[in-house]
Amino acid sequence: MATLELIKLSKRYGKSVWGAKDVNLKVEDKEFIVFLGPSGCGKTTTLRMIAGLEEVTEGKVLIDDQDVTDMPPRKRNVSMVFQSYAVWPHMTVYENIAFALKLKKVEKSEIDKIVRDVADLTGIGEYLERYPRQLSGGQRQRVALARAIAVKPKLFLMDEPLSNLDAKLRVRMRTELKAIHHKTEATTIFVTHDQSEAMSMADRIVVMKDGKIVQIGTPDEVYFDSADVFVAGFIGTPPTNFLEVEVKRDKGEVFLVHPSFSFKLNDQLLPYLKDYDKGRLIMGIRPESIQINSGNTIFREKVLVVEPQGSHQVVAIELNGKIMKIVVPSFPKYSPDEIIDISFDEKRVMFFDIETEERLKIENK
Ligand SMILES: Nc1ncnc2c1ncn2[C@@H]1O[C@H](COP(=O)(O)OP(=O)(O)OP(=O)(O)O)[C@@H](O)[C@H]1O
Repeated sequence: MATLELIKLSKRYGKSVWGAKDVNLKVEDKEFIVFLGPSGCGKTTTLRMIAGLEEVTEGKVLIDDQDVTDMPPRKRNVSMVFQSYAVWPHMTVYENIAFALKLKKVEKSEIDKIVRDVADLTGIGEYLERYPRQLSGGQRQRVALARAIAVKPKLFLMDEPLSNLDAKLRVRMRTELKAIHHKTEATTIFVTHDQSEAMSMADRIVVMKDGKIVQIGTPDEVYFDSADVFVAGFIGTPPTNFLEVEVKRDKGEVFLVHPSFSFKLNDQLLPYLKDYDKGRLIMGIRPESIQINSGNTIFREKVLVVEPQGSHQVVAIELNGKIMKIVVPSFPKYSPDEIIDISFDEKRVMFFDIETEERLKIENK
């Protein structure tokens, strides 16, 4: 069990490409942390610096308060699981799991116990005598996982470990991985570009963009309290709807004016704009925070298309040339060309600075 601390951790490739820049993070013992972001944002680079597989340009890595920045990987007591399972093809499942323990000169009977315990934990107990080629992708990934667990590392580092699995298995493995984490309680850093994977697994999500951390928070915090337009747009499917609006003030009242509607801010929302002195802002509204025919009309619009999803339906409208998506329960059904009344759940409307795209906050909230 371990804590991890990254202090201004940076990696420069060549003269000017920063793979990661000033990454600051404190991970508590037993936490399941997910690094999330689009391709090239620096997730793998950061993970590899933690593992010791990538030289650090600036900054520090601390495991259990010990500075390991210049320590070779094998001395750090971390285990890494990769997207490509990286199990040894010429060894049976048993031998794969036992290998690192043999190197550590663990006693044979103890090795046997550990191998069987972790194989059971990861659901591959019945395949111990098989070779990797005789296993499915999901089973092979479990072998890689079992091998990583067997050495009881201080830290688990996982780089997109589910990406090579088919969609259904990936979703099942998420649950299994969480269950395994619950039992082993090993501090884990898990890298993914899949926001729903991050949301469903993480204690806290570290959202990255262009080598930097944009937000650190629980799944609820990054979803409901997104730090900026990037996070609000990256997390959630369908994504947040963004509308550029004009800010009009009149005798203490504030209106957000869009070509299709004018939205008067209530007392709850007014404080967000107290110190905002620009003429325009970006409104963000999540698809499920928009209501249809609630009796509180902000504007009326024609339904463009409806996408039934079984558990809910996605209703799309066109607003000033942009598609706005609305998620509502499956019933009542809506159909194309139907005129609907639209309103917003005002508690859930987000405002972003038109220039910095950062979320407007209420001071001392
Ligand atoms: N060996 C390298 N030499 C030069 N630039 C590199 C090298 N490795 C990574 N980079 C650059 O560093 C940045 C971060 O890369 P990194 O692999 O950490 O991103 P990532 O978020 O893990 O992306 P992905 O999800 O595609 O794996 C990218 O701009 C990438 O092109």
